[in-house]
Amino acid sequence: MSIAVRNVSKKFGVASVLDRVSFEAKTGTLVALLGPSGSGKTTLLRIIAGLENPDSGNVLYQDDDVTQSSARERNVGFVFQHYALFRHMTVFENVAFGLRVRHWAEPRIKERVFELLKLVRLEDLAGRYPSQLSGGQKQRIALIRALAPQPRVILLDEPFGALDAKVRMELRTWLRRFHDEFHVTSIFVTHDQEEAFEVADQIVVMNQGKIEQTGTPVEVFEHPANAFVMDFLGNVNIFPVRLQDGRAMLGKIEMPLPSMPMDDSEEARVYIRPHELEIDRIRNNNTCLEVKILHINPAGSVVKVRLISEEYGLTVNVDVSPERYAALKLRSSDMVYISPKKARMFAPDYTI
Ligand SMILES: Nc1ncnc2c1ncn2[C@@H]1O[C@H](COP(=O)(O)OP(=O)(O)OP(=O)(O)O)[C@@H](O)[C@H]1O
Repeated sequence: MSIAVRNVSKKFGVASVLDRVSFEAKTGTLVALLGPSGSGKTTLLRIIAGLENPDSGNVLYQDDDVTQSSARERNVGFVFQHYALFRHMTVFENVAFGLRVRHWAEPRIKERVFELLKLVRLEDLAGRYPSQLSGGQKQRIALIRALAPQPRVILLDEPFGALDAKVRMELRTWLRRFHDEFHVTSIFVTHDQEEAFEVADQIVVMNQGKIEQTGTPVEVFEHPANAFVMDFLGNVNIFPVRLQDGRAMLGKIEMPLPSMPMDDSEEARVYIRPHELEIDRIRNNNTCLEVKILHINPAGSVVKVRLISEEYGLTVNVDVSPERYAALKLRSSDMVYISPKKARMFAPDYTI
């Protein structure tokens, strides 16, 4: 079942929290609402769930306008950051809860609960209480509890926010697996771009109550609509440039821009991601900038090199492959050259 949000606005007092927000989650997709703290993600999720009323606009489940329907009538499953398992109930009873409310017959309840417990490999813990589970186990139970009554939609609010990095990774894999297995349309809130990229089919990037961009992870990462999206989705180097005759110049160095979104003006900024810069020992073309290596972090799948251009007073981050790092024999304090493979500039209504 698809979910559409049309022109939804919401104020708390005089503060506008959502401003004419529209997007669609297609049937069976997993959509991430991604944005910084306070951007309105939770409020939007609560409006989709029926836990909050919008001041204007509509929420549609498939072709039904559910804006006036209660959360219960919408038949959605929820998973929140803080487990929200019933403390006085066993794992079995927690998962069974939504089925009892819907008057499922006892044998069917048992079958369904154990089917789901097996799926998350926690069938041996059916008799335990939440206080006897780890954080990751609690969240797996919260996930299957939400899925148990076969909801049309699953809504998750920072579901893995309180867990450590390794457990978060594991649970992301579970979430994706569940999603693929049950084909439930799912919307989840996160401020973690890595999490969104790893599990979502579509990403809705939010900022100050507005949607900045909607697209697949590749679309928003490779083709950010503006400087905010570019900066929010990963590290970025910002180069102050002068615009002259349709070219962006850092001193005598021309930036490789595919198109110029701005007319000539005195100053502008060019955005380049760390993996879009190359390091060389020798100057090889006119887009090379001489820099000194400040710091090298070789731990991880890419080597992170921090450099400084003393001429322009600019600090620059570059990611290189371990092979390239070894071939160049880079060391702190070495003088090297960097050149951009790709650069972007945005129309000036966004500033970071
Ligand atoms: N019930 C409320 N009453 C008044 N203001 C609220 C209420 N709920 C949220 N807000 C305000 O609305 C804004 C958006 O909050 P919201 O929780 O939707 O953002 P968020 O993007 O989910 O943030 P976070 O990632 O920190 O949870 C914030 O400024 C918040 O203080």
